[in-house]
Amino acid sequence: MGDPIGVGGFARVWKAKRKADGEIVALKESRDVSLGRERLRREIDVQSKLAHPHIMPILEFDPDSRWFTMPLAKGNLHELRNQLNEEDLATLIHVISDALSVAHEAKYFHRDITPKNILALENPVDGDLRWVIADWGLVRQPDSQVSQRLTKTGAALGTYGYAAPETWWNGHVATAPADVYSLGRVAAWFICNQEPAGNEELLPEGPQQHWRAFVRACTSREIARRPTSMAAVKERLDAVFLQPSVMPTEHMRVLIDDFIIQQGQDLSAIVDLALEHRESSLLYIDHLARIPSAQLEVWAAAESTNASALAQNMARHLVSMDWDNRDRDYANTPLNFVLVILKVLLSNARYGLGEDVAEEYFRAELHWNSPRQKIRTESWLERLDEKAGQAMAQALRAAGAVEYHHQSPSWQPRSVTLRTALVTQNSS
Ligand SMILES: Nc1ncnc2c1ncn2[C@@H]1O[C@H](COP(=O)(O)OP(=O)(O)OP(=O)(O)O)[C@@H](O)[C@H]1O
Repeated sequence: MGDPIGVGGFARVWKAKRKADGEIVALKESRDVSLGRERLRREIDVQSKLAHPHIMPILEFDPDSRWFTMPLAKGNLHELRNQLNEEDLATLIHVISDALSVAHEAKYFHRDITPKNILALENPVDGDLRWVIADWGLVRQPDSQVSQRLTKTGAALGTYGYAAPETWWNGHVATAPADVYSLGRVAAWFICNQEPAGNEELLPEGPQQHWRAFVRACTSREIARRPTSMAAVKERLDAVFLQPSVMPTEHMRVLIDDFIIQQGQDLSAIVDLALEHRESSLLYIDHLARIPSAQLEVWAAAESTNASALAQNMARHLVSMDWDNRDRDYANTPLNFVLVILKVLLSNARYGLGEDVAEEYFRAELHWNSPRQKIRTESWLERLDEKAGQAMAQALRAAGAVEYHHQSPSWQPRSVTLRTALVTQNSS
């Protein structure tokens, strides 16, 4: 029989000739362990159900799950790495994301995406490679179909360096974001030419810098910072190649236009770009400020620290930038961007962050002296409770904006501190 072409922890893979037509295929055979048999059963089951051009198909299988056959691959991504360039990587991520998206919709999560589990099938006519995801033995199945767990609850699954941190303690909780993480680590391994270790950050640098934001987002330790779906991974991938050729402001314009047209939910690419280009007034004032308030509110509630940083920066640009020929009324848009974030921070009791933002906001408001914005601010100040009112009174003082918001005694802010600070005692 010769040597196997591959040996894994649970199975051996052999080259075999199919009796019926002489076709050369790959035969995967479980090693003599019952867990190996169960994993093979799972692979046969899932890979037969998930028929997709980028998921390894099952050709024939043993009803007792001792073996199955599949098309013979030219090799895996690990072996073929040196023949590929970054465009090949992008194509691969694109198609693998499509395949994972179909699996995720059916509630199957692979949980072991690594360079060795992505195989290349070669088209015999033109030699083109078709990438497929193999080794679905660790897949998490829809709850109703789980027959037997392959590891104890509380045990980690996946491969060191590629498995998402949340799967380390209990692999059974891993869902779509774990596959996003592993795919990001595959990209990091490919671009940096280095094996990822544990959950140590591995980010592209120098000439490969344009991959950095993509890898950073996908491999974030915090699940909420990763792209929320495989479709969002593909959007981030498109941005990799947009970046080097366009100015950051132009890039931001495109991202914001797309976000508004598609009524998007995922702001992470936009936020990363804004955090990387804090110095660019145009990027903030002309583009970032256009994020619709409803989506901005949801994001600011989830990411208070970044929201506070963006809002402070927006307010500073409002004070320092040269307005050129812009309509003065347009200043209400970036002012309102800051106010929306400020409101969210206070309503989530983030008083410290809120105070930092408020100081910059009140300075910007004073600078612009816009009657419309003043009304908005005051009707909001009026409703604040005591704790938020105290924080805002501090910020108003620090910004030198107490006088600007002075009101007649008939104005009754709910917070006593604000009332004392803002209501002019001697007016009639
Ligand atoms: N269809 C195929 N054609 C060619 N080589 C293959 C094919 N399927 C698997 N291999 C190779 O065989 C090796 C072992 O296969 P596989 O990883 O599926 O086994 P496993 O025991 O399930 O592995 P693991 O321990 O990683 O879970 C891999 O390195 C892979 O590259």
